[in-house]
Amino acid sequence: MSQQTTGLLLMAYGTPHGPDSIDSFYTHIRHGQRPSDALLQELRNRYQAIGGTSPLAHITKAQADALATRLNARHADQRFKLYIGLKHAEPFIEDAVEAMHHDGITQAVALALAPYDANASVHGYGERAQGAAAWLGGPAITVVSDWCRQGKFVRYWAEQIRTALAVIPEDDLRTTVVIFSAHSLPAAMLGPPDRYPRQLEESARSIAQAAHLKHYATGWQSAGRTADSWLGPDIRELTRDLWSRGGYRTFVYCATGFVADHLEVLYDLDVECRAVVTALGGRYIRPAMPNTAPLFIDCLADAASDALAHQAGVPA
Ligand SMILES: CC1=C(CCC(=O)O)c2cc3nc(cc4[nH]c(cc5[nH]c(cc1n2)c(C)c5CCC(=O)O)c(CCC(=O)O)c4C)C(CCC(=O)O)=C3C
Ligand SMILES: [Fe+2]
Repeated sequence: MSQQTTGLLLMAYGTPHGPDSIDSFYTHIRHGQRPSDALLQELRNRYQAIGGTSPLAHITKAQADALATRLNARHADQRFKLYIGLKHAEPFIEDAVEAMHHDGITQAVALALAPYDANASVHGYGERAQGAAAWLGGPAITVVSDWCRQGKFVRYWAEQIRTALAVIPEDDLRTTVVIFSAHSLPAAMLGPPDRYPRQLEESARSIAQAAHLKHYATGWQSAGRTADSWLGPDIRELTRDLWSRGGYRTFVYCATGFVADHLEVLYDLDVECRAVVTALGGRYIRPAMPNTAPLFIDCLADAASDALAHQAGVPA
């Protein structure tokens, strides 16, 4: 069988490559406008608190390599060639598309390393890739969407939750609650047809069902330092509420809106949210993020394979 080369474009938010690129990263997030010195310092402090540099760049690369290996093992008739394209850091999404074009790739599959795709954020990654490809005259890009509904994504989190609950004393389970969270967005960024809030709700419900969970809630985290009104409830507020009004004492945080250990998990959850729980006198538990867990990489491979099969007109 002759082998066809397919571009595998993995897209992600991006991260500073080291302490020296924190300023340019934040400036890019702010559409080229340099944030105030106070905001920059505050962000540097947060990266400092998780070790100076985020582990995200390495994890993204490891996830991408693992996925390429998995897809190449699965599809004997195709060779997947990996490209990484980022929203706010180099290599940008457009750089990756240009590299594919330059390498003579004519067809590609693109996947964002984020499970929920708000119109104004993750959905735009695929549009940027397709826009760049249209401008260059190729490759044809199939964008994978809605992979949060994949069975293995639900199974990954259900297994994490079961493992976490297994170490909680029987008597404490009644007062244990699982909190599913994703990145908050400015309310103004969400048009009425945006499926982002519903994706978090639906995915939390599927995971809760698979894990036979009785007590769970959903909330938003990591709202930006801007004057906008952000999607709530914020998980810290939610935690206080679940403590005082719900009587909960053990809090299990599943950041299902992300796929890796990074600032929003290692700082916003493990430092900020843990401080709230500790001040209340409760127990903080945070199951492992997917990173390169084989079940998760398999989930992405399923999603990419389904999208390609669908594209080729073969029933998935
Ligand atoms: C929806 C969404 C995701 C999830 C989807 C996806 O993953 O694609 C995500 C992920 C991430 N966001 C990240 C980092 C940051 N995001 C910021 C700011 C913002 N994010 C936003 C949205 C999102 N962000 C928004 C609407 C802003 C406000 C913009 C403004 O200020 O006008 C800021 C500025 C300071 C602050 O506001 O905290 C930083 C440093 C990192 C890298 C972490 C690391 O390096 O370890 C990751 C994975
Ligand atoms: Fe962000």
